[in-house]
Amino acid sequence: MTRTPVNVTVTGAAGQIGYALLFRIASGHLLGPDVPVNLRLLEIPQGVKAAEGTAMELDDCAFPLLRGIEITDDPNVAFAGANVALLVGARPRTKGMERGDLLAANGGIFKPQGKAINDNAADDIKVLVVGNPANTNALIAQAAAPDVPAERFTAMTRLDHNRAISQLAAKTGAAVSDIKKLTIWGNHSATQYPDIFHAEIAGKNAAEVVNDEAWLADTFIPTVAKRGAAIIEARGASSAASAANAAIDHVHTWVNGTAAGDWTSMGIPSDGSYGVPEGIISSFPVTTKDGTYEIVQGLDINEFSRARIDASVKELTEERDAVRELGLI
Ligand SMILES: NC(=O)C1=CN([C@@H]2O[C@H](COP(=O)(O)OP(=O)(O)OC[C@H]3O[C@@H](n4cnc5c(N)ncnc54)[C@H](O)[C@@H]3O)[C@@H](O)[C@H]2O)C=CC1
Ligand SMILES: O=C([O-])CC(=O)C(=O)O
Repeated sequence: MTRTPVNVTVTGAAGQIGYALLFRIASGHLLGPDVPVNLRLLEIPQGVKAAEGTAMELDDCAFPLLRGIEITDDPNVAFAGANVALLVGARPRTKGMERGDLLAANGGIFKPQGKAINDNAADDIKVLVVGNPANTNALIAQAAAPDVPAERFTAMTRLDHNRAISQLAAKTGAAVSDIKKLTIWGNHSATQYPDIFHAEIAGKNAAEVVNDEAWLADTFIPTVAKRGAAIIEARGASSAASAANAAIDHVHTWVNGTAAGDWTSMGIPSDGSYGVPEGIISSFPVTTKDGTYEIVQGLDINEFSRARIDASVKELTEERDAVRELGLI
């Protein structure tokens, strides 16, 4: 095992998702079973002690791939030489908080972190934003990092993608592994659009297998889109292990590639494909190879899908306009 360790920075390391995520990164699930890692954990000063506790537990696992752990409250230290950055820490919406307040509070986190990535990260940095509102937080960080290629900033819709596959498998009795080419379009929010019109179940068109537009419109789409709220209602806390799992999946797929005959969903800066305004960070169907991704082109978008993609994209453009007005991008 002579490979140079990959530097992985995790923000919000002492939070719920951080606790579910760090052990899987250290055991090789993020990058592969033969890739050593250095962990850099960024927390706010009040979170540093808890992050130190998690680091003690990481030590106690004696993971062969874990070469070092550094804990800091300084973004410039946390992102120094970072190859992969998972931006999990964010300001949650609290009672009475307006959307503008939420965007402003998160701008105060993601703008300086974007600048610290710009100034300190490795040339091959790949960024995944998990902290909500993930798409627009990714846009804020990307705008603050003009020296980093814009496409390296991505937002997580893989949890939505995985949720949609699971719901479709339950409806049709298919195995999860038989479901391919599902797409999440738009924002990681209640407006997201999980699209099965191009999906396949054991090689057959998923929409034809389901053959039930009422189920699609009234059950499947709202169940996937509101799953985060349903988990909060049931668990009394937001999705953590499943969110961490999706973050692992997102980066693993980005680095290691999609399988032939399949694609995944990632929030990425739009290049204008499918009528999504250039620059906003929206979820698309993508294939990945050798650490890069490409939007799947040439899909026929029916009326049912078009209206739903447009609605989610409209929300994203409104978020972009709001953060522009706040001077965050
Ligand atoms: N994109 C997605 O699919 C999902 C996103 N999320 C989002 O992920 C985020 C984190 O969730 P949890 O871990 O459950 O929250 P949490 O509240 O348990 O942990 C957040 C951690 O971030 C830290 N933090 C806050 N500001 C920071 C900063 N400026 N720098 C470094 N650390 C900072 C806090 O001290 C805390 O330890 C939330 O915004 C949540 O809404 C959650 C589930 C799914
Ligand atoms: O709203 C939240 O914090 C949780 C979330 O994003 C999800 O579970 O999809």
